[in-house]
Amino acid sequence: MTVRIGVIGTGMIGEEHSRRISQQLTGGEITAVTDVNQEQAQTMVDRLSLDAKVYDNGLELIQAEHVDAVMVTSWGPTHEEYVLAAIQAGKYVFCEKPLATTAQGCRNIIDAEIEAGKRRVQVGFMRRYDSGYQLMKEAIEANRLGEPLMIHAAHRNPTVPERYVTPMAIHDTLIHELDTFRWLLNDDYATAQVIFPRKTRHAHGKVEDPQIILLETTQGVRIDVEVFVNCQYGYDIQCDVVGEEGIAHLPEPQSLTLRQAGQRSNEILQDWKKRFGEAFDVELQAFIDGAASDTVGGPSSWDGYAAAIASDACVKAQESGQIEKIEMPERPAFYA
Ligand SMILES: NC(=O)c1ccc[n+]([C@@H]2O[C@H](COP(=O)([O-])OP(=O)(O)OC[C@H]3O[C@@H](n4cnc5c(N)ncnc54)[C@H](O)[C@@H]3O)[C@@H](O)[C@H]2O)c1
Ligand SMILES: O[C@H]1[C@H](O)[C@@H](O)[C@H](O)[C@@H](O)[C@H]1O
Repeated sequence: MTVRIGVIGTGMIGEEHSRRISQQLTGGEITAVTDVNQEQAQTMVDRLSLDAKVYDNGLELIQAEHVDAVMVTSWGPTHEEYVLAAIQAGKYVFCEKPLATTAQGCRNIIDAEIEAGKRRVQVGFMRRYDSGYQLMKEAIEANRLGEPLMIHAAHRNPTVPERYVTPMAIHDTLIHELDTFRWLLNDDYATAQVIFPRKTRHAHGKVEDPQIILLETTQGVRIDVEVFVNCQYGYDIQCDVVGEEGIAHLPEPQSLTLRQAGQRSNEILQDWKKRFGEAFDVELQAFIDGAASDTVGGPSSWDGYAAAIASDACVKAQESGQIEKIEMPERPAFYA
């Protein structure tokens, strides 16, 4: 069965994902698209030569008969409404991160999914599909490091646009780490604190940059993450898990070492498109295959919710300057 997919939001990642579904992956077809900027939606249809109808809005698209599954790639604050509508329509939905920009928004999704009685949602936490992070998880689970004690991490983007404001460093950027580390450690967070070093002159007025986020897990693992979204030099994701008997270092993306003109150099990637290209392929293929066999796996609404609870605490910590407590409710059996 070919899964007929409707895309809501045809910006950068909406187009990237639509391209991979229509040109690279198997079993899926883009049959409907929409964006608040309809001209852009039509441009994407033309550019990718899609046989897809452009809808006036996302809610109409979700109801369409020729849409079996929905992909939400619009701005974060719009996700909740579309995911809820897809659940109500009984359609599988791949939602880019964040599932919702607040924990309450994610809770509404969980409640709706439980009430509907079937898992419908896969959250776009693509790092779980990255081969480097998977190697780290295997090493931790095989106890090759001993018990994990600390994580040192960095999440750097070359620049961000004007609409990127201080809390987005948490719910748009750090959200990846918030999911990845609870998955890597099989643990949840207990506290969060945010520290603002001297501000870079490359940041615009509405974003404090860089930021250092300090987290503690329920098992006492201490985590520091540098979020630096105007670092200028590249898209750079770093992670070291320090255990009692060893350290796992996130592999650098493969790149040619060039010896030339008295220098030895390696390219540093400039965006998420290349850095996580293979992970995006695997996560979306899993979504399509799942929908084709009437199931869904991967990061669930619960994972989206858990990350959002920690994210809310970090945003609070940005404002308070204090160490904020993080309380995770018990995981419902539905998400076991
Ligand atoms: N997994 C990743 O590494 C990754 C990378 C990039 C973006 N994202 C996520 O994907 C989402 C989109 O990001 P982007 O970089 O493509 O942004 P973008 O601004 O390029 O695209 C977003 C699109 O959504 C459209 N839109 C906004 N509100 C809408 C609505 N109510 N209905 C329909 N369309 C609407 C906008 O017009 C725009 O075309 C965000 O949630 C972002 O966090 C994830
Ligand atoms: O939406 C993007 C995307 O999620 C990238 O992976 C992340 O590095 C950026 O900080 C974020 O703004």
